[in-house]
Amino acid sequence: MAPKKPLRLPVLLLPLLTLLPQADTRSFVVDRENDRFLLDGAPFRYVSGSLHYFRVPRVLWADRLFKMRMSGLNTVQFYVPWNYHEPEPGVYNFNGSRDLFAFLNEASVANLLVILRPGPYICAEWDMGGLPAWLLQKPDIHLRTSDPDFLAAVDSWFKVLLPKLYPWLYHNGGNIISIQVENEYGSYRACDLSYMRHLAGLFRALLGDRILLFTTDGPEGLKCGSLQGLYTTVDFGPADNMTKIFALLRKYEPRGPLVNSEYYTGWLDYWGQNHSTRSVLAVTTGLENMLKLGASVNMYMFHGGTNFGFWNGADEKGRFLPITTSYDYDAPISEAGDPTPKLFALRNVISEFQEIPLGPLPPPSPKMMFGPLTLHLDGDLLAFLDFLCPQGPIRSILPMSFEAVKQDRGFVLYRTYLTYTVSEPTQFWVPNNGVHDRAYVMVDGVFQGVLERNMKHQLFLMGKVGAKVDILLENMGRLSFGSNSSDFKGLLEPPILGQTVLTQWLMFPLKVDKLVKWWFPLQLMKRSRPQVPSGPTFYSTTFPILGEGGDTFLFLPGWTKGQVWINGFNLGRYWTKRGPQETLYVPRPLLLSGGALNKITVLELENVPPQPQIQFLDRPILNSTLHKTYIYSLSADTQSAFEPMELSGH
Ligand SMILES: CCCCNC(=S)N1C[C@H](O)[C@@H](O)[C@@H](O)[C@H]1CO
Repeated sequence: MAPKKPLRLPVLLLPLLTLLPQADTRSFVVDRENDRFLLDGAPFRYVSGSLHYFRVPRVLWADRLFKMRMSGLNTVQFYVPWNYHEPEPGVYNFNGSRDLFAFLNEASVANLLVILRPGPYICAEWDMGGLPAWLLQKPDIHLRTSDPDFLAAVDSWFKVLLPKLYPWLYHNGGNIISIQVENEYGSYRACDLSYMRHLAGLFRALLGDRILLFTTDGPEGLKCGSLQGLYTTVDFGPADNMTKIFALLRKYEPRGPLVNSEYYTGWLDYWGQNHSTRSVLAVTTGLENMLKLGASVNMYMFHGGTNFGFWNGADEKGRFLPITTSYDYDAPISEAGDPTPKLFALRNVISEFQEIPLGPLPPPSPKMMFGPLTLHLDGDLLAFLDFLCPQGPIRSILPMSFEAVKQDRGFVLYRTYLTYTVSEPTQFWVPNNGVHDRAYVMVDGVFQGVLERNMKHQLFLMGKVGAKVDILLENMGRLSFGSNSSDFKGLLEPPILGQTVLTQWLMFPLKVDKLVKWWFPLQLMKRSRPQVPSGPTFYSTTFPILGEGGDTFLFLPGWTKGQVWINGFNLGRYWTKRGPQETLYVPRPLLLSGGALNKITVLELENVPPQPQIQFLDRPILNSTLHKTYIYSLSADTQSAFEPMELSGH
């Protein structure tokens, strides 16, 4: 329920207020004398879990929050991704799955307090760490610093968001007990004190002086991430040395409760790397040791959810590593919302320290499996260009980035024409690793192969004068952590064919979601059937759900890589060929029942199996053993990469 309006009594009765149990003294403060929090004056320790509303369909928020409460948590922690709510400068969206206030209300209904982390940067393996891509329309902007252009955008965003949060603050009758400023700023190279001071001043000005503001950093980031006036907290996982890290924290907060704001219950996954897990024993032992110390703890993640659409972020560890669609995180509540053995083990630990709600956890939700379904070919992507880019292309001598053509995520088609005949297979490459992030190359509509950031830098092409060279550029998600420069997307350099720099480009920003949502249901006539069904091609089919049905996991055996929509909802990326995730979580509420036909659309970017079939399984595949080790080496001169040496078939 929204915060209660202040009690209004006839003036003669106002003295009665003094008899009430201090109705207006709702408070959440740090008690430095006794190294603890006080909630309404009583000692309080939070046992919290992270759940990101932007990774869970709104219809499932109540279910997930209830399970967190029944696990013994008294608080939920979540970020607010700026780019999820301000899609264009000055345009705000707090509706539907973006209704952050409905989520706050659901947390209140579940009897959970809230720790809110509005950034402006949030990391979180989310696209660009939550910062809007349109910031990069000023190419020389210095993100996360006191750069006036960056601060102007931050100020205008927070002047919209923070006043909306004010009524939700705990002392105003809401459930937000504390708010984090920035996110692990000490891990960022800029270390700009005036930036942090600006944020702290802005938060104080817009939220008042009673709300507890805090910072979170890894142990190595405390120096630059902490700030006078903001309560300092730390984050670390089960394998880290708690005693040493808390001793370091005490150098910044000699008194007050110890707080771990991100105790890692699992870890994130990257495409092409093995699935991450953290053992139940290690996670529960670490939690028990912290609770014994009287620390307040937030478990990151308690429920991870899914990176639907194109929202995943990426890391750079020697090379560009996009985060997978699943954000299961090996968390206590699985991606499908099911309690796991880790949850029950953690619940037992919590019950040693504080009362937990009586009653059972709900059982795992019903799962369904069916198929295989055969998809029919709708046509190759190029055949739908007029619908995908109704406003037509942008023309430029050199290729322009996604940001320059104002396309935030997904795809841009780059087109040019050969001005001379290339009669022999000739090296085609993009200097300076300039494909950000994957390029699907076609000549006169015929798929030639893929170029990939850090991984594959050259193809060999030929074609007659006037031949059309199409490059579908895929943005695989912007760097969300540790990036020392802005992660621009697209063809960042003009490609070179043999000795010729290719110029005169057409850029088509593609609105794929719109096409799938609005045009395909119109059953557009079948477009040109590609000579060989390879390269970016749309497939689809319809299917009814018999009976009640349940959650399910889409499996695309033998497909390579692409995007899936169900009933117009962008389910996310699949990359069966690379793994470790081989299924996509399909929440039951996305599916129509009662005999209505569900529509599934697949955009396969590379190659389909001989039989374009899909299956719905009753369990996920998130840890497929990677059969391939891609071995690439760049030769200094031509940046050519050897072909992938596939160590074994997959
Ligand atoms: C490999 C580098 C990952 C960087 N992220 C780290 S350390 N983390 C801290 C960060 O604050 C949080 O948002 C999450 O991103 C979390 C990992 O899940």
